[in-house]
Parts: sequence; C-alpha cells; structure tokens
Amino acid sequence: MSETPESGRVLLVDDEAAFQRLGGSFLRGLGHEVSIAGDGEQALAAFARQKPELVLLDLAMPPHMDPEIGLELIPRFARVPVVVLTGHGEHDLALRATELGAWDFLTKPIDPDMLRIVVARALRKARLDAELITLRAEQATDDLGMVGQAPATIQLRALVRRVAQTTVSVLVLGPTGTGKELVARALHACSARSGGPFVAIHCGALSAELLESELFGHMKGSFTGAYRDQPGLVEAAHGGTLFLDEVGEMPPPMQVKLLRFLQEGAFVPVGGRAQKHADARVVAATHRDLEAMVRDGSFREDLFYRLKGVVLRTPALLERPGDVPVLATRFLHRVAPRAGLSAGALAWLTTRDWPGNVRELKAVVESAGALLLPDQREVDAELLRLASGDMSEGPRTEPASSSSEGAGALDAAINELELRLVRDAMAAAGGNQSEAARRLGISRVGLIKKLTRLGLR
Ligand SMILES: Nc1ncnc2c1ncn2[C@@H]1O[C@H](COP(=O)(O)OP(=O)(O)OP(=O)(O)O)[C@@H](O)[C@H]1O
Repeated sequence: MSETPESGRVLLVDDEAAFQRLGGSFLRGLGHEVSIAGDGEQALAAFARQKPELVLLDLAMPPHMDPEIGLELIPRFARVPVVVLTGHGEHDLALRATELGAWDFLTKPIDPDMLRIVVARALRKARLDAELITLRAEQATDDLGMVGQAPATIQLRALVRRVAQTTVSVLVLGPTGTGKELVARALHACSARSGGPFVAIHCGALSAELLESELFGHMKGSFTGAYRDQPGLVEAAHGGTLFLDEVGEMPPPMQVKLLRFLQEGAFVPVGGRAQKHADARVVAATHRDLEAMVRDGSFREDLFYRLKGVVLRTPALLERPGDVPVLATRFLHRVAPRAGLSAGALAWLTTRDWPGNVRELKAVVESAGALLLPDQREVDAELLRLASGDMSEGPRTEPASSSSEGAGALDAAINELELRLVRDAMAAAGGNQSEAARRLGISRVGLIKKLTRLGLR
C-alpha cells in the first residue's frame, strides 16, 4: 500500500546522537518539521513548545537508560500518537508501551521505508482525531443546547435557526418540561440580539399587581414599600429578548398592557404618568391550550394573534422516544463524566411515560449520577428507580450495587436530594404549589404530602 507523504510536526526523543542526526535529517527531507530531545525533561519542554502531531520515542532514557522512564512519558503526550522505538527482542516492552497508549512501534535499527510509512500513518491518525474533536465540538454547539436526534427535534432546531433571524414574535407551545424556555434561549442566542440580555419571567407565579410592577417597573411611592423608582424587566431586556413563560396565566388586566407594549413598544410604570419605550423581542410560551382559552374568553384574542407570529411546538418526550437515551447520556455525563448507563437502565428509561418530560428525565438521571458510589461506573435500572423514588416496581433485573451499610447512606442521600428538588421547585414557582408540582411532574396532592413529610409545611 502506498502512503502519501504528508508533512507534519514530529518530535523525536532519542539520546543517541547518531540517530538524532540521521533520523532528524531523513524526516526533514520528507518535509516534516522536526524537534529533537535527548531526555525526558527536554522531551516534555519540546512537547509544550512545538505542539507536535506525532512523537517518536526511544524508551531507554538517560540518566540510567531505564525503559521505565520512557514508559512513564507516554501518557504525558496526551492526545498525540506516540511511536515507540525499541531494540530487537524487546517485544514485552513494546506490548507494555502499547497498553499505555502508544500507537505503534518500530524496531531498531530502523528501516527508513518503515519509518516513512509509520510516520505518515500516525500523522493521518492525528489529523483524523483532531477533525473528530472539531466535529464533535461543532455538533455540541450546533445543537443549540437542544439535545436530541429525533426527527421532531431536528426539525425544531432548523425552525429555531430560521425564525431567529427574523423579528416576528414567537409563541412556544408544548407540555411542561419539554424545553420551551430552552427554545426561547436558543432563539435569542441565534439572533442578531444575542449580544443583548435574555430576560425571563414566569407570568403565573405572581399576582397581577406584582407582575405589572415586575414587568413595567414602578415609581417611588406608588405602593407601600416602593421606596425608589424601580425599572422593570421590559427595560432590562432592552436590545435583547423578553421571555414570558406561562403567558396563559397572565391576568386579564395585564393582557391589555402587554398588548400595548407589543404593538407600540410603549408602557407606563406602576404609579407613573409618562409613557416609556423599550425594544425587546418577545417570546412567549405556555403549556395551556391558548386557543381554548380564547374561545372561553379567559385569554384576549387580539393578544393571542399578536403573540403567535410564529408558533413553535415542543413535543412531549413520549412522542420522541428516540431522544431519551441521548438526553439521558448527556445529563449523566454532566454530573458523572466517566459513568455510563447499563442496558437495563436504558430499557427502564425508554419504557416510562415521563409526564414531567425532559425536566423529569433530567432530574432522575442527575440524581442517579449523584448517587453513584465512588467506585461505581455504571448507572443501572435499580439506581434509577431509587433516584426516581419509584420503588413500586417488580423484582430487580440487575444485581444490587450497594452493601446494606451503603444503602443507609443512600437513603439519606435520596432524602437530601428530594428535599433539594422540592425546595428548588417551590422557589422557582414563587411558592405556588400547583406550579411547583407541575415543575416536578407530580400531582399537587403528591407535592403536599412530600412537603409535609419533609417538614416544609
Ligand atoms: N432538548 C433538550 N436538550 C437538553 N436539555 C433539555 C432539552 N429539553 C429540555 N431540557 C432541559 O429540561 C429542563 C426543562 O426545560 P425547560 O425549562 O426549557 O422546559 P419548559 O417547557 O419551559 O418547562 P415549563 O413548561 O415547566 O416552563 C431544563 O433543565 C432544560 O435544560
């Protein structure tokens, strides 16, 4: 097989002056940029300086020509192929070097043709590796933070990219926890406003009065406790994007004021007289059936049409089961980068309904990842069941992973985790129990039971 000569940066680590000279000039003759090091210290310094794409390493290093010193160097040349140079009959050494991550080895005296071929092959591998890393990084940023490869998810990402370039208002519709806020953030990030602020407000968590003051600000003395003029979120979002989460919960008097802002970019702070202006792109979202609300008169029709310049739908997880393993793996890696999901765990994850959708999946997988014991590298179905608080299912499909002593620690960890999740949900929902229950993907009665048991009521 012929190898196309590609030039690259090569670090040659060898203490033999003759080989440094001959090998070096042979490689330079092939067009490579060659650095030479005579011992381990020089090698590491040259590695940092030259950033080679390939290291040729003679294992016998001064001062004692001990091959162990050479072996120790291999892992230090991270992410770069290492070709080890060994003497005749050093088969075991070559094997150990390969185990430590060496890419190939050559036996001395070195045949120039072999050297040329091995170097060309190793450089090609180095470039493919680098390309793969770049592609992965691009893919990671390319998914706009919206992980998933189901057709519906791919289509949603494409729509987000297109709509982001326009100025139309966007209404994001979908069940709870399906990524509506994520879509709003992605719209902002892909838009010409990405350098400006992204400001989110939950319209259902506040009373009409508080919501108005939060959105449009208030003047000093306009109500008890208004000690100074306070600008609202609409102004904070000037030049950026204002995300109105659960717009369906917006009280009717506020709906009129929002409509005015959408039509004219104008608003009046609470207690103020002068009209103010702000330029914020509005993205609204709701899990409720706004059309039905328009029909029954609880949501203004003119506001509905104003908001729904473009409608983006985030489907329930049940409608895109192919996304479950991809999402679960991504969430697990965020809390336990070296852990994986067992086959049983994947089966358990993909057969559940996920009423709380991605938010619920995320919470369960992250909790399971946090519950891994220090020497555990795999999340199995049982750990997921523990993390989800669902102990009602049948017999174990996989062996238990902890001792009974560990199980006590596990219970405490689970309780703590549950406490944290419930507290966070209550805080995010501004103390509104229905909203907190929805965020957790459980019923309100279930939440009240939990609050009582956890001593939070
Ligand atoms: N495609 C996805 N990739 C990665 N994370 C996701 C995805 N979809 C949702 N999430 C995560 O799930 C959680 C819930 O998402 P988000 O808050 O955007 O949902 P939502 O539909 O706005 O929820 P709600 O209706 O309760 O306001 C967040 O932590 C979000 O990062």
